Amino acid sequence: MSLSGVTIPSKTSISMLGITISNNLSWENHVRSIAKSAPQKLGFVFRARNYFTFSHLVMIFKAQIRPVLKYCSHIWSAAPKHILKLLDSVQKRTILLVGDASLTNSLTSLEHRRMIQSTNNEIILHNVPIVTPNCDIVCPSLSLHLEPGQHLLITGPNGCGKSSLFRILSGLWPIYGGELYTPKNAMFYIPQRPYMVIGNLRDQVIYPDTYADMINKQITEEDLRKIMRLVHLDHIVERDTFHEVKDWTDILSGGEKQRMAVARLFYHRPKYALLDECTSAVSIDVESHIYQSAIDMGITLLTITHRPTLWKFHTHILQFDGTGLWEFNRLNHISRLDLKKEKDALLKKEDSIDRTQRLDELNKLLGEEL
Ligand SMILES: Nc1ncnc2c1ncn2[C@@H]1O[C@H](COP(=O)(O)OP(=O)(O)OP(=O)(O)O)[C@@H](O)[C@H]1O
Repeated sequence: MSLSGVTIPSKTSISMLGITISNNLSWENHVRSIAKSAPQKLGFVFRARNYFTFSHLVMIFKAQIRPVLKYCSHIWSAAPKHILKLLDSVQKRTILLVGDASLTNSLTSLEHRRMIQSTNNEIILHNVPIVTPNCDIVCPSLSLHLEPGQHLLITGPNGCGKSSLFRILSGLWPIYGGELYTPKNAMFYIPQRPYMVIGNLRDQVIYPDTYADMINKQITEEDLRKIMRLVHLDHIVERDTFHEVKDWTDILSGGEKQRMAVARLFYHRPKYALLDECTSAVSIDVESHIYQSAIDMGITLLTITHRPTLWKFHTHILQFDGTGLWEFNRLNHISRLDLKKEKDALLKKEDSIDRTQRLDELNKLLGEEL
């Protein structure tokens, strides 16, 4: 192969952004290179071990070595088991080096991140911890069982792990314990700030499908037009047509980008939609139409939102308390709205005697900031 007259030599593997990709996609070279560099770092720690306490050693492992073992693991974790075992042995050596089980118990096995199994329809989490890439455990053990039609509202204070749960469910983050079962290719994650692709308006709606995929699915431009009407973006089709290539990140407003992401959801019609504050810049009436349309299409919703107007679209609630504890219940949106009204009224009544105590109770019941 040549480019402008210069021959490009063929290679069996290339390194890009810290990942070694080989031409047979075996990931063996990459995993072997991690299995070489991580023990080297561990060797330095071993030589300096007398200068540190046990908890310092664990901290150094978490900050310096475990990130090497996990970097982009969702890309290469399909490597053969016998190769991945090389990485698990690094962690086992660390546990021996630290030698204090009470400190190393929190280092859940690296093997677990590969244990996502598929179901036909349900989402099942059994004692799954929510662990961030820094190895912070935001929730030690979460268990859930969701079936199609059980629309889940997820609430809790900032930083309690709501978005992290979505990253785990969509496979972006590995799991480190328990069991996770999800239906294959059935999750569609929409973040608060969706990504616009280079291309025309049609490409924005069908992403990550190509035009050929759209034709294969027998979806027509008329179908896309209907979707755009549902998300109140038909004026953009009138203005720019489906075929004009533009810089959509710049052209569309925040609310329009969010509605475009919902148009993608309606195009793909997955079993489950993971909605992470994805309509926060959309007006409340349009947002309600969008949620109703999603339910009418048979999409089961898992929603993180701060808007009480969306509660009525959900049947269940998962409420994190911010300390790692959680509750999963059926949602009675009417009684929850009553509590919210009581809280808002109390916030205005500064002279009430029992105000602080009742506000604390209401915040706990609603799972809101204390
Ligand atoms: N990529 C990351 N690397 C390391 N830590 C992260 C990462 N993303 C999130 N965290 C940490 O994980 C914890 C949970 O974050 P998460 O985004 O899940 O919270 P949240 O409940 O969605 O919060 P909010 O309501 O503010 O959106 C936070 O302490 C956050 O700092």
